[in-house]
Amino acid sequence: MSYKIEISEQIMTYTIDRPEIRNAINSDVMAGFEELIQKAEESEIRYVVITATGTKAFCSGGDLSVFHELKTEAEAYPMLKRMSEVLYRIKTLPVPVIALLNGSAVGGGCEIATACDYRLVTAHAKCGFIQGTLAITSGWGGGTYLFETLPHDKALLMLTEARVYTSDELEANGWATKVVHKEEDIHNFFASMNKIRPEVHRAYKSIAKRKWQENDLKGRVDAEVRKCAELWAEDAHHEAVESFLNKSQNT
Ligand SMILES: CC[C@H](C(=O)O)C(=O)SCCNC(=O)CCNC(=O)[C@H](O)C(C)(C)COP(=O)(O)OP(=O)(O)OC[C@H]1O[C@@H](n2cnc3c(N)ncnc32)[C@H](O)[C@@H]1OP(=O)(O)O
Repeated sequence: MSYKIEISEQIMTYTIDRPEIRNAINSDVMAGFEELIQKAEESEIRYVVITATGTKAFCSGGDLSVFHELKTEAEAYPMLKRMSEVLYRIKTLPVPVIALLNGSAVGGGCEIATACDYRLVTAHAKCGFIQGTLAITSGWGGGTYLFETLPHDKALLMLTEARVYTSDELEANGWATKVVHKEEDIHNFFASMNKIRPEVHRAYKSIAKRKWQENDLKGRVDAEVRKCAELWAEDAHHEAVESFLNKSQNT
């Protein structure tokens, strides 16, 4: 199995479990997210946490060894659409969703983290929307969510620089809710959250959901997915992916 779903102390935790491939997302991990959402929507829980195995990577985005086989816009769109719906449902869960970044997040990994309400980033982690280096945009809704999360200039810079940021930079630009240096920092974050009744947390999430419904968040995500699928079909994208895969094979 490429993932784990566990519940402890009313916290439902989803762990991406593909450390050997830097926790890249494939269809099995997507199915795990769909299972998580179903369970979270049916359970009396306080929070959802999304994390991953190991310390090197939270998530390295789409599994290029699989998705490189998607060549045309029509072939790419269903995969992008499926994961965009996963992230939208994560975004709109009725409870706070915390991304616990155990390591680096790049590409779609940053999209997953940005779909969460909070991002606890370990000090050694480096994160970046590197999709631009593959000649595509974000394609799972993460660019749309970033514009919801950061001031316009900070969001646009993070997307168009297409580089990894250090945890200090992520704290400075506001993407990291908190940089965590030790387990106690994580414990303290939840201890602070636990001071407030779950009903209050849920009520504030419903206020956010109403804003997103009124400003057509879903429609904006769908437009992002369409644009990414269009760029996906270009030679520049396929050449960039092949370059990564060839580099990997030659090392
Ligand atoms: C809409 C979202 C969009 C999509 O495609 O769906 C994206 O997510 S675009 C972005 C896709 N992801 C990437 O381009 C990242 C590629 N990976 C890296 O840049 C690095 O692996 C990094 C920075 C995540 C970690 O670097 P590190 O030096 O720690 O590890 P290695 O590069 O040596 O990787 C170890 C091992 O894992 C394989 N690997 C890593 N990431 C992926 C991936 N995303 N897909 C497939 N395989 C991946 C890498 O090839 C190495 O394999 P090995 O056989 O051991 O050489």
